[in-house]
Amino acid sequence: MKNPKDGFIKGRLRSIRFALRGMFLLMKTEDSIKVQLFVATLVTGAGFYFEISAVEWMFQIVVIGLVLVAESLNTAIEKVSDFVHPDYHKKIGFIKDISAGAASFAAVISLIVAGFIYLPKIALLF
Ligand SMILES: Nc1ncnc2c1ncn2[C@@H]1O[C@H](COP(=O)(O)OP(=O)(O)OP(=O)(O)O)[C@@H](O)[C@H]1O
Repeated sequence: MKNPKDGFIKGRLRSIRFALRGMFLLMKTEDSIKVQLFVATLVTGAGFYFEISAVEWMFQIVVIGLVLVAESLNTAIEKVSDFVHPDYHKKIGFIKDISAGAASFAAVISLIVAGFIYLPKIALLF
C-alpha cells in the first residue's frame, strides 16, 4: 500500500521492490510459471543451437515475455477469483475460463512465431 509520507523516488523504489517480490513469488510458487520458464530456457538453447538472427531473437524474446505476462495475469485473476468467491459460481467459472483463454492466445501466438523461426531450420536438417 502507498505510504503518503513517501516522496516520488522513495515511492517508486518501494513499488519496484514489491514488483520484484511478485516476480520471485510467481517463479517460486506457481507451477504454470515454472513450466513457462522451463520452455523459455529450452527455446533459448534452441536459439543458440540454430544460431537464429537478431530479428528472430527479438521476436522470440517478445513472445516469451508475452506468454509470461499473460500467464502471470491469469494467475493473479485466478487468485482474486478464489479470494472473492471460494465456492463454485458460474460467473467465477466464466471469468477463469476467459482469463485462461487470454493466456492461450499468447501461447498460440508464441507457437506460430516458433514455427516461423524453427521449422525452416529443422527442415534443413533432413
Ligand atoms: N469457483 C469456481 N466456480 C466455477 N468454476 C470454477 C471455479 N474454480 C474453477 N472453476 C473452473 O475450473 C477451471 C480451472 O480452474 P483453476 O482455478 O483450477 O485453474 P487452473 O488453470 O487449473 O489453475 P492453475 O493455473 O493453478 O493450473 C476454470 O477455468 C473454471 O472453468
